[in-house]
Amino acid sequence: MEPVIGILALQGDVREHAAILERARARARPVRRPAELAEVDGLVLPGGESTTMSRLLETFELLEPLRERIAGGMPTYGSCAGMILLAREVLDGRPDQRQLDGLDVVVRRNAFGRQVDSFEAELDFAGIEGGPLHAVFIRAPWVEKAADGVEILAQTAVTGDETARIVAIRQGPVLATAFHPELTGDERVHRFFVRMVHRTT
Ligand SMILES: NC(=O)CC[C@H](N)C(=O)O
Repeated sequence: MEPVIGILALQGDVREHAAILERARARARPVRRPAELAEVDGLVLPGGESTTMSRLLETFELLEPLRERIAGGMPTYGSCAGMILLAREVLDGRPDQRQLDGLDVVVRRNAFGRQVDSFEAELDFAGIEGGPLHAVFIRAPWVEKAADGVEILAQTAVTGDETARIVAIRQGPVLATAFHPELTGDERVHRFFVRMVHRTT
């Protein structure tokens, strides 16, 4: 059976995720209401603007139901702004930014922006085969600190700062990438997530 995977559809690149999830053998559903959230086996939090998205989560009365489902073990994948929302703590965030507490990490918002706003890189991604992944970063965060138990799946450095920064992680059923795999037509990250959803259904 193909799992039903929701995409939080308050803002951001929802359609791109839906298309790639369907190719990765899942049934994609937009999620805007608590009743829709209750029906999915897993959820994607797309890229966009994390501060706007956190405000919309409150307006649409999704913040608490979403926190509860994540705490209850629902497989969740956050890309870029989604990674920021899932983190326990955000550096350079806005004061009213709300967190979903799905990942025991500290992320820095717009972190690469001090060097370059957007860039692309080839990444080795632990658990994904078939060669390096072409990754697109747009005003991306990085993971500044990760607790024990958080698996580091990919890292990258940028010109002008040779420090390898953490850009993909997993903690139990929660996956996050600082980049946008939905924009490159490579469905391997979504397949990786669909496999995570299968393991819990
Ligand atoms: N492409 C993205 O999702 C950018 C994230 C954005 N900089 C934020 O703070 O939410």
